[in-house]
Amino acid sequence: MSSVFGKPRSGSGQQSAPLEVNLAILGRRGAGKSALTVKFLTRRFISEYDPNLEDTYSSEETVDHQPVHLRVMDTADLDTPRNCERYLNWAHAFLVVYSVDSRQSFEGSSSYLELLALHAKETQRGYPALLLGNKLDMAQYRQVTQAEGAALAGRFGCLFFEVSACLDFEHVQHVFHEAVREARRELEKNSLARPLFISEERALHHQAPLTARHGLASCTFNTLSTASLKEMPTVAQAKLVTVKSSRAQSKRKAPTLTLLKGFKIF
Ligand SMILES: Nc1nc2c(ncn2[C@@H]2O[C@H](COP(=O)(O)OP(=O)(O)OP(=O)(O)O)[C@@H](O)[C@H]2O)c(=O)[nH]1
Repeated sequence: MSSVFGKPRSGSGQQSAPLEVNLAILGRRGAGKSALTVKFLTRRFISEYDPNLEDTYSSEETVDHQPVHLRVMDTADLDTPRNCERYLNWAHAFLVVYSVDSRQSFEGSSSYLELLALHAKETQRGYPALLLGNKLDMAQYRQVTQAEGAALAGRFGCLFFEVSACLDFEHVQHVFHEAVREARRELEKNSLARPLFISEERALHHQAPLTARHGLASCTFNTLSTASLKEMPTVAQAKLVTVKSSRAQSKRKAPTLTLLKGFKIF
């Protein structure tokens, strides 16, 4: 059986289109969302970013020998989740980031996980989330133990990692690739289940979007969330920066990262 995720058809000798995965990075300000995103895309740690910019980047990845066109939205909520539909209706998977040296950011990550759980309940779909305790290099200033991170992840049934945007690239890459795997599993599940939902999808189009409000955040979400309704968010003040990736990566056929706005690479 040919897979929805683009295994070449036998005899064709050609690879089919890459799997498209949208990944949103969520978390309180200062948790290290931008630093992790940039580390993943460029292998570099860049210490200062404009906290008010929200960017979407794209990168051609290979995960488990499969080409993946990955889009990463580095979100910039203020102190609580806001206007969440821009990522809730777009992303296939979420990285929820806190900083191990900040209890406040840990509490923030819990709000995001609750938000995702609520959205999943409302839309009756799975939204894979990975919980990341960032700034592991600052472990001597820990305010959140590893056990607390693992317990929170366990409560929401998500994977948990402790990472550092300024330590090794491979660990950060592993986490992003795990998110792709989770998204792929969910997409595959939805695709296999699809025929069962045809009539429900039609019904959904006639319904007004449900609006949910809850104590965590002034968020509205739209329950029209089938894959076909996922759209690229508007990229405000987008400025296209094309960055050649490292020499190691340049052996690949498509060595160019396309970065939309946000930080300068030297
Ligand atoms: N030591 C250390 N510092 C980090 C790490 N990741 C990020 N930082 C620093 O933490 C600060 C905040 O990082 P950002 O990546 O801007 O955090 P953010 O979550 O994107 O924050 P906003 O842009 O405000 O939403 C910056 O000064 C980073 O240099 C890390 O792994 N270790």
